[in-house]
Amino acid sequence: MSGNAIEIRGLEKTYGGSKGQPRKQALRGIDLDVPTGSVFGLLGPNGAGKSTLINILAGLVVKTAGQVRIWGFDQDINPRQSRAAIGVMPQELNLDPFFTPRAALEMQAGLYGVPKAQRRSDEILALVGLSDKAEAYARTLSGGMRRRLLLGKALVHHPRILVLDEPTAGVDIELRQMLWENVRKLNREGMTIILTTHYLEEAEEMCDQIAIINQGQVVARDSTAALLGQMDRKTMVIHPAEPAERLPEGPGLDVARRDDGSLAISYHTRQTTADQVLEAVRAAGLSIRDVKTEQADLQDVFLNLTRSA
Ligand SMILES: Nc1ncnc2c1ncn2[C@@H]1O[C@H](COP(=O)(O)OP(=O)(O)OP(=O)(O)O)[C@@H](O)[C@H]1O
Repeated sequence: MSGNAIEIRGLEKTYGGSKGQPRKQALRGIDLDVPTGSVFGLLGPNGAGKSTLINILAGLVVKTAGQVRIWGFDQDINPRQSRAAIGVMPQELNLDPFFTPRAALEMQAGLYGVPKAQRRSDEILALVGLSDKAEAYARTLSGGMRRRLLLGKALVHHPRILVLDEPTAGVDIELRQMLWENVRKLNREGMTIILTTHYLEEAEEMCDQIAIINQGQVVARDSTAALLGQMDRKTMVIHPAEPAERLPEGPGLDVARRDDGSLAISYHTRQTTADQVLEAVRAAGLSIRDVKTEQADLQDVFLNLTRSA
C-alpha cells in the first residue's frame, strides 16, 4: 500500500468512571498518519495515552469517538480486515504458563484463522531465537524469552503493521539488540513498525518518524531529524562569585535565577556557542565561581512542547 498504513482522525477515548472513580479522558482528538513502510515512534510521558492509542488500534479498547483506518480498512466498517492487518506485542508478559512456545504460536494462529498450511511457527521461533525452547513450558522461560515469544505471537498472521508497546523497558542489552535487529529486518521486508518508548536515544536510532503525545493530544509530529533539531537545548548553570545584580542578556538566551543563587541560562546549541554564553555572563559583570551544563532530556522537550502548545 502506498500512502499511510494508519490514518487516525479525531480519536477520543474517555474511560467510564466506575466505583466512584472520576471519568478520565485519555485521548482528546488525535489526528495522526503513519506512513507505510516507516518505523514510527510514539513518545510521551507516563499516562500520556500511548497505551490507550495502541490498544484501540489493536481492537482491545473501544474508542469513544473518531475514525481509525488500518491498511485502508475503517475499524468500524471492516473490523476483521483492520484487525488482521496489525500485530501487537503488548507490554505485559501475559502468557499461558502451560503452553509451549510452539503451542502458543499455533494457538494464536488459530485465533486469527491462519490455515494450517500457511502457519510458519518454526520460522517465527527461529526469527525470535526460541527454536531450542519450542517445547518448553512458558512458565520455565526467562523474562527475555517471554518477550521474544510475545513478538512471535504478534507475527503469526503475517500482519502488515507491527506495533511494539515499550518493547525494551527493563530488558538486557542482548535482548534489546536482538529485538532491534528483528525490527529492522521486518521493516526492510516492508513491514510498517510502530513503537512506543521512553528512551529518546532509542527513538533517535530506530525511528524515522516520531509523534509526541501529551495529555491525550499530539503535541509534535515530524521526522526524527527535524524533531531532534528542536531538541538541541542546553542549560548552562553559573554560580557567580557575587550575587548577580544584572542578568546576562543575549539573543537566544533564556535566563532564570535559581533558589541557590545560581543562574540557569538555556540556549540552543545550533544558534549559540558556549563561548557566547560565557561572554554574555562576563558582559553582565559577573565572575564565575563554578559552572556546569545540563543537557535537555526528553522530559524537558515535553515540557517545552506542552508549554508552546
Ligand atoms: N482502564 C482504564 N480506566 C480508567 N483510566 C484509564 C484506564 N487505562 C488508562 N487510564 C488512564 O488514561 C490515561 C492514559 O493512560 P495510558 O495507559 O494510555 O498512558 P500511557 O501513555 O500508555 O502511559 P504509560 O507509559 O505509563 O503506559 C492515564 O491517565 C490512565 O490513568
